[in-house]
Amino acid sequence: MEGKYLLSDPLYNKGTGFTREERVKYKLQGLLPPVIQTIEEQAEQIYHQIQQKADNMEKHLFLMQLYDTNRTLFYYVMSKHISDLLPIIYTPTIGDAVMQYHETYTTPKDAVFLSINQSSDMHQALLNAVSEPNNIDIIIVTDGEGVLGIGDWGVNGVNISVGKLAVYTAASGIDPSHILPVVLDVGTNNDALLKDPYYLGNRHKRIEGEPYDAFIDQFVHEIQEVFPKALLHWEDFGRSNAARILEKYNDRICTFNDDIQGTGIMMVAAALATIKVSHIPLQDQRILIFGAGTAGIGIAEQLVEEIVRSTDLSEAEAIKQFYLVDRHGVVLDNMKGLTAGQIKFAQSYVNFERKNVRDLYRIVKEVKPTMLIGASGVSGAFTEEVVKEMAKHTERPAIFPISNPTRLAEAKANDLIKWTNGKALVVTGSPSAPVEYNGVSYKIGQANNALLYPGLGFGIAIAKATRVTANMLSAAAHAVADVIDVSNPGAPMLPSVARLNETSKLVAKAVVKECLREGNHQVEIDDIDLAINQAIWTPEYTS
Ligand SMILES: NC(=O)C1=CN([C@@H]2O[C@H](COP(=O)(O)OP(=O)(O)OC[C@H]3O[C@@H](n4cnc5c(N)ncnc54)[C@H](O)[C@@H]3O)[C@@H](O)[C@H]2O)C=CC1
Ligand SMILES: CC(=O)C(=O)O
Ligand SMILES: [Mg+2]
Repeated sequence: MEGKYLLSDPLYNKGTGFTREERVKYKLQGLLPPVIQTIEEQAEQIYHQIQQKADNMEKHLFLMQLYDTNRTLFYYVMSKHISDLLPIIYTPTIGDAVMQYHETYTTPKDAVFLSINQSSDMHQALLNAVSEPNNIDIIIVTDGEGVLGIGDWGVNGVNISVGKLAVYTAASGIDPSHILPVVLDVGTNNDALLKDPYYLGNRHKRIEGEPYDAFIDQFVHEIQEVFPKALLHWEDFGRSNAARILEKYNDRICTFNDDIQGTGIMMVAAALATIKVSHIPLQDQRILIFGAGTAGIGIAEQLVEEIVRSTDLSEAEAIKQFYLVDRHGVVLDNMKGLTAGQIKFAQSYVNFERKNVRDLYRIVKEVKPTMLIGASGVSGAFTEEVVKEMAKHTERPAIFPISNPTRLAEAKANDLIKWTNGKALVVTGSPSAPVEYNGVSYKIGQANNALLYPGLGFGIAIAKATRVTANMLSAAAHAVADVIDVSNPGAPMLPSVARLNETSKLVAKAVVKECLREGNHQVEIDDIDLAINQAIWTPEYTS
């Protein structure tokens, strides 16, 4: 590859980083400004330019333009400024990027678009997307129905696949050319998009039922054909499909659902950290989950798994510690239209019969939770009244409003600290600034599956695991929980984003170790650290 073609390949382009010799060798004379820069100089220039942008969306678009033209430099800049730039390429800004995709579209960003209306193209489409199918370690796929908490955005959801992909590499160091982002376009129920002349997806309602399932089945089959050793990562599917799809395929292929399992293990890590402070053992916790959807049920499942592993309680006993709340109040066993996950966690109608179980304040008064987790996408649901009521019954309330993006969170960190006189143990799904209160600086951990899934996926890719097992998930959760130091007042309940690389590496190591212990690997590994270090891709120019 040479000349203009070289400059237009983001994986090989170095822009002004091409040396004089390279410019001659690859016929680049005259195609670049004369200055030759080191990657460090380029990064400084890019960062300077980012700071000139008017708002975060402008910054996002600028960074993604860099992603399109020079991926090495993109990841180099990310690695230098991860805390500053993660909120730009990921939540909260990614929410706006999804919503504005059709208004800002310029390039397809190396993603694969699979349409239910051209399903016969699927095999060829996957082949067209990569030059070396054997190099692909991870496929990250969405159908755009439940993007973050913003709902159905159809083909615009491709931005969440790409955003999650960028976080994979920025966090774990997996080679960006080893991950493939995919969007499945089955239509959208978003009426505004369907009417929008600039919408770029299939202009019809979502195809559901048997044809949808057949399309998913075909997709899984084709992935197995074209990328037999790749991990399949599901992201932001709708509530009626996410758990169902995972259940169907998790015993057959190497796969995980990030919203269910990534979120679940991340919440286990945060819960264990709060217990170091509250000293309420897991088996004595009363856990109220507000929003019993994909993430809410995933969190409940993973916490139950942890309780059963670490205490004498049976699964049935552990389940009794959970109070799931959805649109109609506490999820009860006499309710109609519950999902399979909700049925498993439903409380007895008889116990709640005469109580007002709809209003969160009344529920908190009744249940006296020690942990309150928000995965509803209902902005401000954890009101001052709710939080103060909770704090009456528990000395150090653990409160986790993890809905994304920021504007949809159930509460703001600074309110939670203020309302509880600094007693609440808080993590939030999107970033929160430290809260200064009564002379203490409270650092707020970001409770986002981004802390877990990159290490999980990277570990799976290194071991070439054949399945994602409960032991691997538990090992990942503990790898994070074990390093959280809560000894200082105001310490965060999760590792900071500045330590994302370190945390991802610990997760990857724990996962590889567990794969080897379970015999769930397709490559032999003698030295796990060495295997991880050798697999880490660093954003440096090669000749
Ligand atoms: N921080 C993190 O790592 C993650 C955060 N999330 C966030 O969790 C939220 C939910 O995501 P999913 O579970 O994927 O969506 P989902 O649609 O599967 O679940 C949302 C649930 O909230 C319920 N709900 C809606 N309004 C409610 C109300 N007024 N009261 C009680 N429940 C109500 C819905 O009925 C549904 O069951 C989103 O905001 C998402 O960003 C999801 C995954 C990971
Ligand atoms: C973080 C994430 O996966 C979500 O909000 O859906
Ligand atoms: Mg998600």
